[in-house]
Amino acid sequence: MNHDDYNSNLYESTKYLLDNVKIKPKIGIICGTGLGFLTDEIQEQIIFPYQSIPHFPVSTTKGHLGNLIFGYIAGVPVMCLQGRFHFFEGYSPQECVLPIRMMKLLGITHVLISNSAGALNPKFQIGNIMLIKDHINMLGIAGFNPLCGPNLDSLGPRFPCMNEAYCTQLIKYARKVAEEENFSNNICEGVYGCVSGPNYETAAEVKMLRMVGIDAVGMSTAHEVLTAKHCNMTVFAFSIITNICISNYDDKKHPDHEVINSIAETKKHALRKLVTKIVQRMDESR
Ligand SMILES: O=P(O)(O)O[C@H]1O[C@H](CO)[C@@H](O)[C@H]1O
Ligand SMILES: Nc1nc2[nH]cnc2c(=O)[nH]1
Repeated sequence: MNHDDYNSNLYESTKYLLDNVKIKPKIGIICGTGLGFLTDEIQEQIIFPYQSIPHFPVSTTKGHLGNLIFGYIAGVPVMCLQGRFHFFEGYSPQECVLPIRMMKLLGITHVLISNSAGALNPKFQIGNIMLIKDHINMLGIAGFNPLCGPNLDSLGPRFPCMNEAYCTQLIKYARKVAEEENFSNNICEGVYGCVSGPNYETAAEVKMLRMVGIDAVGMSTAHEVLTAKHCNMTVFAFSIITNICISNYDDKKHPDHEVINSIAETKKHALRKLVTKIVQRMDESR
């Protein structure tokens, strides 16, 4: 898609929402694989199936329900993507991040991004919640970066900084919440690695990703964070650890999307609590 078409689609999709919903969201949320239940926290829901929004992509991945939901979490107006778009689905990085740019145009200042990821760090266990402190964007390094192409000057600078991409204060606050709510045993912190997928990693790739400093790997999030930071939004992100990546040739286990899709549900209580508290905190800090 050329730059002008992309831009006019972005503004038309946003206008459609502005014309059809009265809530003015302040916080944007993205639900990763198996995390659609986070929308249970949203009161007074107004639901737009993705196919009802002009120019909006559709979710094709199991565990991504494909609804854009407006409403309130603990009284704070939010916009939530119940499912995201991935590069492996055939979308360009720019298409994957269209909703982030719409969030900015709708007045959103903070985003909360979630995903399911495989553990590379040997200390991590299935069901852990990894607070993301940084990322290594393998897709971006390979040239698939949503900020490539003519810069959208009205949204942000040509050369944005990424040295504090993930808000350290919100990470600290998430640890406090976990302490207070008795799930700090499930919390870890680390670097997320984004690959294109859709295949899971070979044993040699697992070793390489671990060696470069990635703690958990998935196929999303980094391009969303780059785009959110490009337009000066504050980011908090976490991974639910759904599987242990396999680097031993004798290990006959294998990652399975059905299983991956079911893991977040087992930490539903903690995750819903975390999201509610972070949304409240984001609202207070605006
Ligand atoms: O990153 P999310 O959307 O949570 O999904 C993760 O889970 C899927 C693989 O099972 C991939 O899409 C990977 O990126
Ligand atoms: N690339 C990748 N994505 C995932 N998403 C959930 N688990 C995994 C994994 O092991 N590898």
